This record gives sequence, structure tokens and C-alpha cells, in this order.
Amino acid sequence: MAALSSVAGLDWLDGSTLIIFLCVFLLISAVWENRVAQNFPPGPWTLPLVGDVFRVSPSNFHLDLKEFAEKLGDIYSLRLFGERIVIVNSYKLVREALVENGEDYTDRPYMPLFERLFGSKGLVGSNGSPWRHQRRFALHTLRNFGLGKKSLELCIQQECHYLTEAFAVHQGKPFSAESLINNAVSNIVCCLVFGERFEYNDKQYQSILQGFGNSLRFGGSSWAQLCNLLPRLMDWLPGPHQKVFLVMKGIKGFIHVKIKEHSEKLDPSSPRDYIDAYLIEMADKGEKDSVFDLDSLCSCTLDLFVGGTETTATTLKWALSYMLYYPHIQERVQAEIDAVVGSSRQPSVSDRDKMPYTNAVIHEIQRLGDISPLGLVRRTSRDTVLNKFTIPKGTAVLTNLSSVLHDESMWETPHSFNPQHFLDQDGKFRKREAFLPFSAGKRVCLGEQLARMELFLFFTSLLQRFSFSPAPGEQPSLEFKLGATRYPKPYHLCAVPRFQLILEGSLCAQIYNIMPQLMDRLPGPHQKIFDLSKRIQDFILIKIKEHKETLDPSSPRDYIDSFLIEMGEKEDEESGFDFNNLVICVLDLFSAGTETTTTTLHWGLLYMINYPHIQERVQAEIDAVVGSSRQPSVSDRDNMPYTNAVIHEIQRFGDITPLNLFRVANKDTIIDKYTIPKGTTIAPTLNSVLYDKSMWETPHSFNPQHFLDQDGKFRKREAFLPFSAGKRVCPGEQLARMELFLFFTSLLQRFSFSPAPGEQPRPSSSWERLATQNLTISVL
Ligand code: HEM
Repeated sequence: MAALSSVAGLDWLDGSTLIIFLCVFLLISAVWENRVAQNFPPGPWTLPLVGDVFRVSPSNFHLDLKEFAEKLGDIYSLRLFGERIVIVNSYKLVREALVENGEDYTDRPYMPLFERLFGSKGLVGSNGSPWRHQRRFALHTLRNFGLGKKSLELCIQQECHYLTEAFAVHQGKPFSAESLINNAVSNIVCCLVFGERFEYNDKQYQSILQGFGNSLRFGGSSWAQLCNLLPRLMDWLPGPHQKVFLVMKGIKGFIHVKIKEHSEKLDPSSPRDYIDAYLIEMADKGEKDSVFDLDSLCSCTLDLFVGGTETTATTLKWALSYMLYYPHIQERVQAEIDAVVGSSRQPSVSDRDKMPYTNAVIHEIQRLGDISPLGLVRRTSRDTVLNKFTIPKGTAVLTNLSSVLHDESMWETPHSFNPQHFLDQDGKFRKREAFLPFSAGKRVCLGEQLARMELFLFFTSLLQRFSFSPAPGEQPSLEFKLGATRYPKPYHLCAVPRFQLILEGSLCAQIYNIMPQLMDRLPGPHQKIFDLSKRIQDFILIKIKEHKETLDPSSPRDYIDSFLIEMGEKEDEESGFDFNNLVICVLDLFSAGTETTTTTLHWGLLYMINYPHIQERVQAEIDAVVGSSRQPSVSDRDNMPYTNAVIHEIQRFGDITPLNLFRVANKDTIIDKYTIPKGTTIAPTLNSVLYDKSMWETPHSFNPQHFLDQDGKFRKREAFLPFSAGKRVCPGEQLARMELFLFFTSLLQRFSFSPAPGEQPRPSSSWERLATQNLTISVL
């Protein structure tokens, strides 16, 4: 020390002087830091440098704040993150601040970590006029792209459908729903902002969501506090914060790519989403003095993405936790869903008013889930007074939303899960003033309306289709983990389907055919099918409308164009060329051309797995005739008798339309020695033909030799009638044969198929079994 001070010319600085200096410095800074304006809310004596950080634990922050309130009253101050923050508790005071004196609390303070991660030019971090412009523009644009409109509801309903399908894949076995929920919820904001959704198995997107969730959880850690206290130093030091910086950099990179893609394809006359609308606004306003620039666009996009994902997804995870914990409440919600929505259609927002109990449960989940216990910090935009205390302009203010949602003077049983909080004596829904999970006032959550819509639709769609129970051996728990939001502890659940959707061949279909008028009025799985069919028809109608608008009679592009040209200006119901018939014809082509070929191919792969030696022979023939350098073409078929025979045998043995479509005799006729009067329904069963003992050598075995002669050449067989025969033979036969040959050979040219480890393929000629065979295939 002596050597050091002499080098620096500070010979007089010895150890004890240094200690005295340090003490004086700390004393002065303690006095300095404890200096407050007159009549400022009270607070404990804070320590120099660290302030009151040591008095609160990141994992129990809002509970520590509650304890302070018990000692100091509902308004007090603490020195955190390098500045003195006023903490406001209870419904009465939060309301007085944010609602009654709303104009005084419109800003946000500077938080180094927040600025580093999200920037200060977005919706959450900006202040003053730029904030006002960004917020107004965001609200206006989100409204234009569907907020409060049917189009957004449809988009959420569609996502609910994907989500329930993804749950159904687990077939009632335990799984963690966390990443599925995150993905589904984020897709809604992605549709509004990016104009696209991401598949649940999109690895790149999954890793973005995961990194992003971890970064938000980091916000509640001690490291985050250090980053706010010593931002410059922490920038250089290693630690978990560096990973978070990296993740956020990646997410911003992703957003930049999306913005670039948008600007390349921008059509100023028809914005597709928020980014397009923003780019157009940027161009309109010009660069000078505008708050609309690329940096702000990136920050706003990030804010919408952040605000719109974790919050709603976490609430939904709480919702399922509460349903596991309170099965009787789950049952009551399901009873209400069954009574109001039934099982034949998806829930829609207009059902909400008829579902007071479910609505009350969702509100109670938000109240007790309390996912944003401290809201977001505000800053006073001018001197103000709260509960007789003076708060100068520029002071950071934290409104403790948790204290509002648990306010003992506002809620009958503030610490229990009790949907009755939101029901009156007649069981009707009642609003509560102290329900402020979205905060209040000028900076109230921008996504409140969207979040409420999502919560209702996701929650009811999930409970409509599944009964939820905890995974065996797992105890349902309401414990939480605190990060920037209050997360439920990770859990597994079982989602057991409440009804089956297989209608064809089902008892329900048979009953429908016997009593159609009655069944039209009764609930049941058939209603869901009608709803589905209606939605497909609506989709077709949209396509037809698009075709009509862009029709060029001199160059038809497809079937719809040709039909429209044939139809001409006037519809002709008699000839069958009218609008309704066009819809039905497209529907027929669509349904007949999809399931049939897909199911045959599915059988094909299953047989290849089960008969590997046949698979190898097909591949040898493909290698010999096509090779590996080009794709197979239909002209190869004649040179590939073995493959051709295998495909025929797949169709024979797969027997995918065993009963055929029914016919009606259009005049009196005779079959065998029997008289069939005109009008009789006939079922010419194809199953009996494809397995006819008198026509096939080994009808009940998979045997490609059926279609080969002694020289190994392909031979046609009369009893090969998978497409039926006669005047109403399948009109798609040629197309289907072509598709089957090309798909089958292309797949086997590139891959070898084997069963997934531990799974035994069970090929069966029985038609019903196909629906239950959900085989995983390993592609080598
Ligand atoms: C259950 C779901 C949600 C909850 C509980 C929630 C809660 C909150 C809270 C407490 C705030 C702070 C308000 C304040 O400063 O007083 C906030 C702000 C915000 N939220 Fe939400 N939010 C949710 C969903 C959403 C969604 C879906 C979006 C996206 C569209 C969104 C976007 C935002 C934005 C941009 C802000 C900043 C507003 C501003 O500073 O002007 N939030 N939210």
C-alpha cells in the first residue's frame, strides 16, 4: 500500500487514513441516499451502495413488500436498483394513483437491464409523446387486424383446434403441456404481428420460445438486480446474464429477418399485419422527426411478442393447475360447456355471457394466479400527492397488484380459490372493482382485450375436449416459482378425451340415418362433423369467390375456373351448373381425393415395414430402373412389374372402402335369380370381391404374386376392383393410381422404413382397425 501511494505521490495515505476516508465516504453517501423530499413516503434507513436490496428476496418479492406494508403502511419507499422507489399497496391507493391521478403516472423509469434487453423505444419502455404515438398506433392496428372482430376469433379457434389435437396425440398418457401452450399462445400474437403461425414441432421457433422464457425468469433473480445496480461492470463480467443477452440478441435478429422479409414483399395498398402497417406508417411519416423508425419497430414487435406470450400462457398453465387441484370445479365448468356449447362445435366468445360460472372461474384463476404481482414500474410525470404524501416528478413508483388482488377489504376469501367472488346470489357473473391483473389507468395492459379472448377460448376448448387429471404419482400443487411473473411449478398432466370424433361407421351415424330430423336437434359427435363440414364449405366458398374475382374466361386455371366458365353468367340449377353444386363438387373432390389415397399410402408403408424382404425387392427394382439421380416418373411403371404388383396388392389387401358407396336401382332389375325393384338400395361390397376365394390364389395373405405371371411380368386381374366398376366407378381412379405410384416409389427410393423401437407393426386387413393403428415409423 505504502509503495503504491508513494508511486502515486500520495505519501500521506496510509491504511488508517484510507479506512477513515472510506467511512466518511460511506457516511456521506448514506446520508445522501437517505435524503428525501419533504413529506415523502416513509422507508427504512438504507445502506450505502446496496440500498434496500438485501431486505427483499427475489423469489418472494411481493410477499416481502406485504410485510413492509404491515409495518410502514400502504405507501412507503425502498431504495432498489439504485434509486428510491415508492411502493403503493391496496386497491384504494393503487386506484387513487393509477386511475384518479392517472396523468401523473404515465412514464416508466430508466432500468439499465430493461433498456439493455428491450430498448427504450418500444411500447413498454418509451415515454412522453413517442410512447403516446406508439401505443395509439399499436391499438389502432391491432383493432384493424381483428381485435374484437370475428376474424381474430377464428384465428384463435383454429389455434385451439391445433392445440387440442396436439393434446390428443398423448392419448391420455402423462405429458407436460408447457411448450405446447407457449407455442399456441404465441402463435396468436405472431399472426397479428408477423402474419404467420409456427408449427409445434418447429425446432428453431421452440428454441426461441425456450430461451425467451428463461430470459424472463432471469428478470426475478439476484443477477438481474446486480445488472441494474452495476450495468457497465456487469457488461464485462461473465455470468448467466451473458447468456440472456445472447438469447435476446438472437430474438432481435429473428425479428429483423422478419422485418426484412416484410419490407421485400410489402404492398402498401394491402398491409398483412402489424409489421406491414408499421412500415407503411414509416414511409408516410418520413424519417425526419418521426418516432416511427426501424429501431422502434423492432422494440415494439419485441414488446408485443413478450407481452403477448408469457403472460397469457402462464395464466393458462395456472388454469390447468387449478383444474387438477379442484376436480369438482373442473366438472362444473365442463357441465356448463356441455350445456351451452355442446360437443359439436367450438366455443366462441359470444358464449361467454351465457357461461357465468366458467367466466367466474377464469377471473378467479387470474386473481389468484396473480402472474404479474408487481405490474411494471411507473415514473411520475409531474409532482403529485398520494394519500397525503408528496411524490416529486421523476420518482419511480411500483404498484403492488398482488396487494390489490388479495386485498382483505375487497375480497371475501382473498387467499382461497373461490369462483363465487365473481358470482352474485343468483349465480350471475358480477364484475369486481379490485380485479386488476392487467393494472389500470393510462398504461393499462395494451393486450387486455386480446388476452381475455384467448383465455376464454383456449380454456373452454381444452375443457370441452378433455378431462384433466394429475400424472400418476404426481401430487397436484399450487406452488409457484417467481421470475418476472409468478410461474406454477412445472407439472405433468393426463388429458383424457371426453368424446370420440369417429363418426363414420359409428353407432351415431347409423342412428342419424334412421332419425335425421331428430338427430339434427340433438347434441352428439355428429354435430361436430356438421360443423366441420360447414367450415370446409365456407372455406371453399371463399376460394370460389376469389376465383370469380380474378377469372379470365380465356384461360381457366383449374376446376373451379372451368366450372365457372361452364356456368356462365346465369346459374342453371337443372343442368347442375349452379353455385351450390360447385361447392358440393369441390367438397366431393376434396374429400374423395384426400382420405382415400392417404390411407392407401399409409397401408403401403405399414406393409413395407411388416414385409422387409418385399420392401427390399421394390427398392432393388427402383434402383435398377430409376436409379438415385432422378425422381421416378409414371413412364417407369411399365418397366417395374414387381413394384406395380406390390402397389396393386396394397390396394387389394388394404381394402380401404370395403363397403363401397351405396347405389339405388333406377329400374326393376334382376341379380342372380332375385328381383330387385326400382328404388332399392344396393350395397355392392368391394370387400367380398377383393377377397373372393374363387378369384384369388391366397386371398387372405399379402402376396404381390397375385399380379405377376410366371415370367415375372405384370398381369391385370378382373377382380381387382378397389375403385368399384361401371357407370359410377371412381372418377379419380387415374389420378389416384398416378399419385400412388409416384408417392410410393419416391418414398422408397429415398428411405428404408422400419418400426419404431419397441413397436410391433400389426398389419390387418380389417378396415376398422386402421383408425386405431397409430404407428410410429422409423425412417432410415
Ligand atoms: C393474462 C395476460 C396478461 C396480463 C396479466 C398482462 C398484464 C400486464 C400488466 C400488469 C402490465 C403493466 C401495466 C402498467 O404499467 O400498469 C402490462 C403491460 C403491457 N402489456 Fe400486458 N398482460 C397480459 C397480456 C398481454 C398481451 C396478450 C399483450 C399483447 C398484445 C400484452 C401487451 C402489453 C404491453 C405492450 C404492455 C405495455 C403497455 C404500456 O406500457 O403502454 N399483454 N400487461
